[in-house]
Amino acid sequence: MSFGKLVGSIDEGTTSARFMIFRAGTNNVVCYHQIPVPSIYPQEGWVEQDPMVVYDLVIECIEEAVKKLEKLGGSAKDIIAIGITNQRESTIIWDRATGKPLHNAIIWLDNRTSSTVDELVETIPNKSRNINYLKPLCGLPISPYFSALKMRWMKDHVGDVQRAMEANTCQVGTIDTWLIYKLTGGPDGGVHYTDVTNASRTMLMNIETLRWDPHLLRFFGLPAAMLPQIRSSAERYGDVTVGVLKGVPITSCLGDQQAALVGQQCLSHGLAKSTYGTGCFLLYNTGTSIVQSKHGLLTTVGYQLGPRAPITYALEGSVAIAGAAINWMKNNLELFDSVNQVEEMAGKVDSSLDVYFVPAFSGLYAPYWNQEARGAICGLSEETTSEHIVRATLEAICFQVRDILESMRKDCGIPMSKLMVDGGMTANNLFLQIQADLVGINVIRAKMQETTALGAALAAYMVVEPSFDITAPLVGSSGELSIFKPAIGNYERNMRYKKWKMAVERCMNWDTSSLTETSKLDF
Ligand SMILES: Nc1ncnc2c1ncn2[C@@H]1O[C@H](COP(=O)(O)OP(=O)(O)O)[C@@H](O)[C@H]1O
Ligand SMILES: O=P(O)(O)OC[C@H](O)CO
Repeated sequence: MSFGKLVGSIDEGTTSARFMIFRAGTNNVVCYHQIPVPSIYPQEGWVEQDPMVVYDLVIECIEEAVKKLEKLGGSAKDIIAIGITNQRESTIIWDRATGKPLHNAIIWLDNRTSSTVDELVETIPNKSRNINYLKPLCGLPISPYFSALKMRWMKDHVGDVQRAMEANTCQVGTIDTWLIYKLTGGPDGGVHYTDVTNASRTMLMNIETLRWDPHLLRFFGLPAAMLPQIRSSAERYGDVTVGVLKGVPITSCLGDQQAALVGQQCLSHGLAKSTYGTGCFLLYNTGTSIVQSKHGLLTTVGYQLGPRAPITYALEGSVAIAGAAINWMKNNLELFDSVNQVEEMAGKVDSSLDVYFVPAFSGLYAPYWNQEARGAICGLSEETTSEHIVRATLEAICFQVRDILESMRKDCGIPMSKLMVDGGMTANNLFLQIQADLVGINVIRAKMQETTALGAALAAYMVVEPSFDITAPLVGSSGELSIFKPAIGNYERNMRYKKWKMAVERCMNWDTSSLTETSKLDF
């Protein structure tokens, strides 16, 4: 059977890697393969992944997906291009000559650089000393979340990295950069590129010039020579040199949240989407304007679909812990065996019985940016059951989205009238109903939830097929839009939100590592 032209998409998320094969220019998935990616937790708050394992799993996903394609009667020869989309900020450094990693990937969620943040903030001149000091240049607050902090930590704490940075014998990048480098040959001619969306998450790129910024590099004490070239999100970066896709061009690269913006076709000013994976990320397209938030949101590059295409910016609300809280309840609390049981379990009770769970495992991101916050479950009573706690966890993710919508409303002046959603967690209908109840607007689930992979595939296709109009309605839609409407009143919604804010208040500045000085223990 012939499927016609096909486009592949590597989606390297925090929890799993996948390779999806689409009919070119449609949202029709022919087949895919997905494998969980193991994280390593060397110390409390540290999260790493092995770069070689990440690469090997991506290759395995490609090989297995192509086997499935062949079973269906298709052929790898029909794949005319591939795109790459990835968990952002996670940072890998490797030896330029051998291509061998000098350290594990430090994952975006990792909190080890809290003290690096404090030390760097201390170097800021007194009158402007705060985490937003660099925001006018890069759109981001100084936080352990971003790549520059991870690079600086490796420079300060890993001898091999420090020597390699000083001798200019290393290359650094985010996951996209690593995969493009490895797939195009690694030390044997592999290219060293990133795209504007991923670069905009490092804290080293100037959001106006779209170049590595000398002031930012100086602030973080990092050398420019180790950084990749910044390219657009849709162009030919190179051809795959290994495995079943040998010879296929790599023609798109976007951070996963930006790819979802493209996959949801939020391609004009005012459109927004929220993706619920390991974390949750709401991006609002601000067109060609750079909007600086006054309420804790990030300014980021949305996409640049071609080297000569205009830059589209976005305001982003980032929530560190969304699906990660579900995984935590499964793995650490052992409340259920499979995430598919969550909906049934939370549905056994009709409320959380006033339990509020703030999953601030690694601090709180938007709009609080409090790296010392830690998690808490408030409002426990004798009546509380595991079902109430599971339901409170779903609610926690929804309250964090309300926090972001409140900031968006204040920054942009217009309240959002609907919320377009996608990502792994949106398979859960009850969760989306709770989301609609707690934000008071319609929540609309995309026809297919793999919009991240879709966005990269559409961007990749437009490079090899210039007549393809990425803004036109997509053909081949296999699913239906689902609309979840608010079913509770404003009074109840606002009362519950108020209690959420009270719970958040109790979690702030909890990290007690600063109590080590004995003087602070005098009562
Ligand atoms: N039915 C469900 N209910 C609640 N959470 C779910 C459900 N299915 C998946 N998840 C959560 O969604 C996350 C996976 O989503 P995905 O978009 O694949 O993430 P990532 O891109 O970060 O790897 C996991 O954290 C998982 O616990
Ligand atoms: O793994 P995800 O899909 O939650 O995405 C992670 C983000 O890119 C982190 O910024």
